[in-house]
Amino acid sequence: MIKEVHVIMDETAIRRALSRIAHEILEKNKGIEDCILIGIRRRGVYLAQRIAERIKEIEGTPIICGELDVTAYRDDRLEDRTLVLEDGDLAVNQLKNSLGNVSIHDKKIILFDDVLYTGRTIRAAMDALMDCGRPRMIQLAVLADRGHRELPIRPDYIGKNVPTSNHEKIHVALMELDGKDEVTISQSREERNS
Ligand SMILES: O=P(O)(O)OC[C@H]1O[C@H](OP(=O)(O)OP(=O)(O)O)[C@H](O)[C@@H]1O
Ligand SMILES: O=c1cc[nH]c(=O)[nH]1
Repeated sequence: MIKEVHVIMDETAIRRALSRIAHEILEKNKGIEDCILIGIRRRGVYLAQRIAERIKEIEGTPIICGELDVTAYRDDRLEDRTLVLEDGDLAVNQLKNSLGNVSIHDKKIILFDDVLYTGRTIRAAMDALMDCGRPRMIQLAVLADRGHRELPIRPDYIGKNVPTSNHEKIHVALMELDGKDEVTISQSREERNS
């Protein structure tokens, strides 16, 4: 299948969007008191770390930044409850370790992911967080929101709204993993011609 790929955000656009989101987070939360950033593996982790660096540059104060693997909490794994419970414990422990054992209890959590689509990944992330403690609030930041939600989930911070069809796919490349910063949209030629 031949794919056509279009760049919708380049390195500069990504940098500017993340910088704007850092300012929006500070504005909405009136600073960073009681705020914790949590990136969803894998690319959400690097986005959260970049925002943490930007916030430190702006405010001069470090912000705690952790990481979460939601695989165990995905709703397509719910058939095997034992696996979910065992792997869920592991994910919760990994999250706690990444936070240096700082509790999320009564904190304002800002979740990061690269793409928001159906919302199922974020639902899984919220379940994992709730197994870890009782945050005061959960906010959501995404680099690209492509619509097509299947759950009532809405981001608080958006790098770019990207209207898409179900046949398209958004791909986020980040320097830390992919050697470049770029957001692309692809669509199969077959679908485009149909
Ligand atoms: O809103 P949703 O429908 O849950 O889609 C969004 C998720 O899809 C992608 O992850 P994916 O599971 O495709 O794995 P990847 O991170 O390896 O791309 C992306 O990184 C988001 O986490
Ligand atoms: O287009 C999409 C949909 C889900 N996850 C992605 O990374 N891209």
